[in-house]
Amino acid sequence: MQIHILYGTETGNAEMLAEDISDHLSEHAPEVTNLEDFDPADFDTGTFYLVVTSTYGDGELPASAQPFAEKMASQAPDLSGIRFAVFGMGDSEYPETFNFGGKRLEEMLTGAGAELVGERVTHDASGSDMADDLALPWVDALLAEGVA
Ligand SMILES: Cc1cc2nc3c(=O)[nH]c(=O)nc-3n(C[C@H](O)[C@H](O)[C@H](O)COP(=O)(O)O)c2cc1C
Repeated sequence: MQIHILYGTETGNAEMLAEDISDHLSEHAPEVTNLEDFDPADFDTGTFYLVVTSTYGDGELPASAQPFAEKMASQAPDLSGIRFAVFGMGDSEYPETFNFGGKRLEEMLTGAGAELVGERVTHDASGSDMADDLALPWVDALLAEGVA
């Protein structure tokens, strides 16, 4: 099964992490796409999706994920059969909206019928873990479960 990493970013952290995950999974030759360049019509049931996104504004999606959210709203696709996992990036300095970006994407995709695999991970920019230190074991665990 193909792996496709979709990222949403404002200042590049999620993009860097997506690239690091891609390098880590090089044996699987994953595709990496900025959400602003991804159309919901391109979701494919033969692919497992790793969604990496930050949070901006007042708990909003980052700029590069917003065109995708608009397409999801206008197209209302049926995503049954699509499986995905979410790695959210945020900062506990924003306690009211901590990691809402990942939460919003999770709800958007499950609301369209896609299946979330595992629990959404919430990285905290003010915490002690580097994003890679959480994300690489996360993808290893997903692969060990046989997602792809
Ligand atoms: C102006 C601004 C607003 C932010 N708002 C939130 C927020 O509401 N909730 C949250 O959890 N993190 C928030 N963050 C933290 C970012 O999500 C975090 O720094 C992330 O690593 C940025 O990743 P990116 O460079 O891929 O966009 C905010 C950061 C900035 C600079």
